[in-house]
Amino acid sequence: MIHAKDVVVRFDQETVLDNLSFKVGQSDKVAVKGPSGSGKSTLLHVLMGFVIPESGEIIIAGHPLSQEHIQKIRSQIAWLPQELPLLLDRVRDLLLMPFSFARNKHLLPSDREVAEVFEAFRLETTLLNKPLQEISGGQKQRVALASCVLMKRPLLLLDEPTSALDAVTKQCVMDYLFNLREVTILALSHDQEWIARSDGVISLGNASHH
Ligand SMILES: Nc1ncnc2c1ncn2[C@@H]1O[C@H](COP(=O)(O)OP(=O)(O)OP(=O)(O)O)[C@@H](O)[C@H]1O
Repeated sequence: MIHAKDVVVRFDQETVLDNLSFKVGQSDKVAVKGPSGSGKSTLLHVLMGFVIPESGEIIIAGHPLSQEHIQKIRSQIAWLPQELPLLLDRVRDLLLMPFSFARNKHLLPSDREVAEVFEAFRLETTLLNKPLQEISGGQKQRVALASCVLMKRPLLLLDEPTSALDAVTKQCVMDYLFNLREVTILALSHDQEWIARSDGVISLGNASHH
């Protein structure tokens, strides 16, 4: 699903990804770990096409990562960013945000699909009408994750999907995500249980500074 070879990313003089190579197979659940500042979020930004590496090759879902193919690649991905949007009114607006874009309108989930994912993530559907400011960080994280899942894309790129969750809730979310048979997941995580359950781990070390 993802092939990365000798990827180098530098910001000014700082080498953030230093000849990074890895493979993520179809349906694999792979964790990316590493200390703060080791380039984990940068790696996701590269895969989304937001940051262009200085050198190296990346193939995602059979397409070389390049300007020419980026839309095709993005159409295969659901992305959970680290910073969730703040300026939305209701919880429902966060959940349905990806479907507000014209090209995703046809993917709008049914009430039943929403209810199923909410139940799996231990969220009440009554939450949908609440102002977004009034729910907890853990609830917001699960709503954003539910949104990703409901896009039914083959590749999920998740930035710290369980960082705000308590042990019980985390277990439910993990059970659901790790059982998505057809879905490939690349998740940044510091969580030992998430890492232990993953099929593979990409370790980012401290980048060398030049
Ligand atoms: N757009 C940018 N311009 C300049 N430097 C950047 C940019 N994005 C990231 N960096 C730098 O790259 C390094 C890696 O950042 P990144 O956010 O990828 O780390 P991380 O491993 O995700 O960290 P954390 O676990 O704290 O989120 C940091 O030193 C950061 O300051």
